[in-house]
Amino acid sequence: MPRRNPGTDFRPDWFARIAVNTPAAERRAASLPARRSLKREWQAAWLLNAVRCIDLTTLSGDDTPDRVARLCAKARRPLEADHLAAMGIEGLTTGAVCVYPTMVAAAKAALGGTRIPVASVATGFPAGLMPLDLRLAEIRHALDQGADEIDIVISRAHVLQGDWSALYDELRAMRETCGPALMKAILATGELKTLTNVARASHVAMQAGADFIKTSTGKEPVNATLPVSLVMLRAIRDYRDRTGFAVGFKPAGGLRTARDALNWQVLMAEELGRDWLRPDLFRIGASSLLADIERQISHYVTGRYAALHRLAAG
Ligand SMILES: O=C[C@H](O)COP(=O)(O)O
Repeated sequence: MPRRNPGTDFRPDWFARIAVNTPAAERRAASLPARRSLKREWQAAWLLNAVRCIDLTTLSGDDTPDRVARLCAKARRPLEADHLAAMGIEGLTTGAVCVYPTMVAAAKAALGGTRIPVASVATGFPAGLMPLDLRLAEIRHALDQGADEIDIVISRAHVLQGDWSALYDELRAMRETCGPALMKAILATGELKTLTNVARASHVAMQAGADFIKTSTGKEPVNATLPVSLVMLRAIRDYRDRTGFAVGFKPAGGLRTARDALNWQVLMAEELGRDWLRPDLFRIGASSLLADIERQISHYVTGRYAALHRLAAG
C-alpha cells in the first residue's frame, strides 16, 4: 500500500509553463492499440486484472436500493464461478462500487462481510454548481452513511477562468472534509477545453491532496479518451518525480468494451509501469464494461460467446 498523498502547498510554478502538444498526444494515444497485440492467455489475465480495478457504477436518476443490491451482488461475484474455477482464480471482486450518496447505505448493507469499498459521488455531482459549504456538507453526509471513498467534482469555471488558486482552495477543503476516506477528483475533462487545462488541473488536484485523479463523470458529452488519459498520467508521473507520492488514476465514462480495458491498461503500463495496475492506484469507472469482459472470459474458457442476456447486467 503506497503512502497516501498528503498534497503540497500551492505550487503554480510546477505547471504554469506546461503547454501540451495536442497533435503529438493524439498520435501517441492512437499508436497504442496498434502497437500492442497481447497474446490470448495474457489478454485473459489482463481482463481479470481490469475486473479487480473496476469501480462498478450506477449513477442514474432511477437508481433504487434494489438495483444497488443487484450491483453489489455483481461486485462480490463479477464472473461465473465455473469460469473462475477453470482459470484457478478465487476471491475475485471488483475494486469498489460507486453510487449516489442516498444509495450508500444500501450498498454498505449489500456488501457487508466483504472488503469491497463503497465510493460515493458528492459535491454536487455531476456539475458541481452548488455553494461550497453545501458541497462539503454532501461529503459529510456520504461519510455518515458509511462511504469509504468520495468522488468529488471540480468547479470547471475555476479552470476555464485560469483561477488555479481558487481551484486549489476548493480541493483542499474537500480533501480535509474527506478525512481518512480516499478522495478521487473528477476533472470532467470533456469540459476543460484544452489538454493544457487538463494537465494544469491534474497538478492542482494532486497538490491539494487528491488520492486519485479521474477523467469524467460519465455525464459530459465527451468522457474518458486516451489522449486526455495520457496527459493525466504524465502529470501523475511528474508529481511522483517531484514529491515521491504515487497518485492513482481513474478513467471513467464511456469505457464499455474489453478492448477499452486492455488499451487503458497498456497505456498505464507504458506510462507509469505495471506496478500501477492495481486497485489502490488504478480504477476504471464503468457501468457496463463488466458485461463485455464476462463475454470475453466466457469465450476464453469455453471457446464460445455467451449470449448477452445470460450475463447479469449488474
Ligand atoms: O464514474 C463512472 C461513470 O459514471 C460511468 O460511466 P459509464 O456509465 O459511461 O460507464
